[in-house]
Amino acid sequence: MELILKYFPQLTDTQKEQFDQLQRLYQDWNLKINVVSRKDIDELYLRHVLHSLGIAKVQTFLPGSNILDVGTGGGFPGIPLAILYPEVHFHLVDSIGKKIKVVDEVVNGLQLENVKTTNARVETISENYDFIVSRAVAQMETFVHWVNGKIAKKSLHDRKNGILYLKGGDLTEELKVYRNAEIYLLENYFEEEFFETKSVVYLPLKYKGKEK
Ligand SMILES: C[S@@+](CC[C@H](N)C(=O)[O-])C[C@H]1O[C@@H](n2cnc3c(N)ncnc32)[C@H](O)[C@@H]1O
Repeated sequence: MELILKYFPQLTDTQKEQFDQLQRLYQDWNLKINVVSRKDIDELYLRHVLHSLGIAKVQTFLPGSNILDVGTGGGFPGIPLAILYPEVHFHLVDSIGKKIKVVDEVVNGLQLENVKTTNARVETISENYDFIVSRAVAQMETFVHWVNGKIAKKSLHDRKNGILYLKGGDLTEELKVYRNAEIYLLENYFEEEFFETKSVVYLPLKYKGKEK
């Protein structure tokens, strides 16, 4: 928990309490439905919470904006971001029902009112979003294909709407076809060794004319 305050010192009491509650909620739920590995539970704040918040170091989400988390699993990066941005709408989607069950329990436990969840493959979702976030779900080419047509026409932020993806390792090969992709190294924001190989990839996406 101190780790979160080290990099996000302006949290309100409610946010501090919500971040604090995550450890207990995930510990309890993980005993019933395994969504986070044993090692990762011990390092929840480093490997999951702070890692998810790396997206916030690259992009501040404005109140009223809409964010989709694809393949959220146990709620990452969506849950930590939803705590940090209570006035932003988050839609957390996963194709595995038991993972969404844990996410729903954590959302209820934290009384997060800005999170909606759906148990479905993302390809079946037909809403539009300002940004689409994700971690550890698919290669960029597959991912871009899945989220095609889900980007909102109007950009509320200075940056154009698009994907903010938490990636690890060397991305040269994976991103070579995306000349407009921007890579932000998380070691520039967080000093812990875990972040040495981690980055946030921003990829602007074009609106495809399917807005409702
Ligand atoms: C390795 S887990 C990552 C979970 C989480 N994002 C994290 O980083 O902790 C990948 C997740 O993506 C989900 N997933 C894979 N393909 C998907 C799709 N097309 N639509 C929705 N969820 C998908 C899987 O069910 C799984 O929960």
